[in-house]
Amino acid sequence: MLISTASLAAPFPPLFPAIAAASSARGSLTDSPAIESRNVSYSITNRRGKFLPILKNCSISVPHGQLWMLLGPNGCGKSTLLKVLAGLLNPTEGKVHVNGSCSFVFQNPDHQVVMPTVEADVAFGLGKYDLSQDEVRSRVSNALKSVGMADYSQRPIQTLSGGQKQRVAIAGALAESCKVLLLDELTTFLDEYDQMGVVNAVKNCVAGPGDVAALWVTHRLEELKYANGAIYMEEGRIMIHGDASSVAKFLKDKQSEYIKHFNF
Ligand SMILES: Nc1ncnc2c1ncn2[C@@H]1O[C@H](COP(=O)(O)OP(=O)(O)OP(=O)(O)O)[C@@H](O)[C@H]1O
Repeated sequence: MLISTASLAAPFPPLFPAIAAASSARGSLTDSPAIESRNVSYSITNRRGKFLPILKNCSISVPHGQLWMLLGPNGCGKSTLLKVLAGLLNPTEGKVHVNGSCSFVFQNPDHQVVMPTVEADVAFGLGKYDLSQDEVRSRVSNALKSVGMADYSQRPIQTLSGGQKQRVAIAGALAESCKVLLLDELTTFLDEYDQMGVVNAVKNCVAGPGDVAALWVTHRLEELKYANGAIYMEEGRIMIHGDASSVAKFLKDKQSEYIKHFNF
């Protein structure tokens, strides 16, 4: 099952003009980015009454039709930022704009596939729309094709691997014509084969006609090579935001414990 949200606010003037220009040059649906946050901060007050800033002045922009990675050490605020973008948490300060319907896919695939078969699970979210049987069948079939699972439609969900369940969850979002995928550490517990299945499924979605944008939280730095762009965070702040090769260079030059730990 997926959490889907609609657009959260009106679009802003371009935050990163070069990225906006590149996006519109490849024929995106609109000139405004798919995902944008402006000076977003998020704080909580813990049970002892202590004020804890978690996100500090975060500004990001992800164009339509692109896959971006969100990187950073444990506890730097990646999942919190994703939840703010999904509308699951309200920012304490700043603004968020998500252009089109948005789906959040969680790390644990067992938390989001709920129906007995693949086909039934992908169709599950369509129940809230007034669609004909043919339209449901066609959407489910196209979504399963996009994630490379067309041959699995009748398979019982419990016979799938973790990566295949992730792909079914992504197909559910696509069937609902989702424009933005927010993906939280999908491949952490997957073996290399399953990891590549999920990477290819997401790449296929962003390259497809729907102009879907994906923002993917990962600790697997080798996944950067599949991304158009990346955002690296530390202690609640955005340290760098740009094309994937510039961010990869920044991380290599930085030689931080984070990079050494992940053997990048
Ligand atoms: N409800 C909460 N109460 C207290 N602290 C919180 C709460 N939510 C998040 N935090 C803290 O905020 C910080 C950021 O958490 P978040 O889960 O966003 O980090 P992350 O970068 O996704 O970490 P990881 O890579 O380990 O998943 C952490 O120190 C976390 O303990």
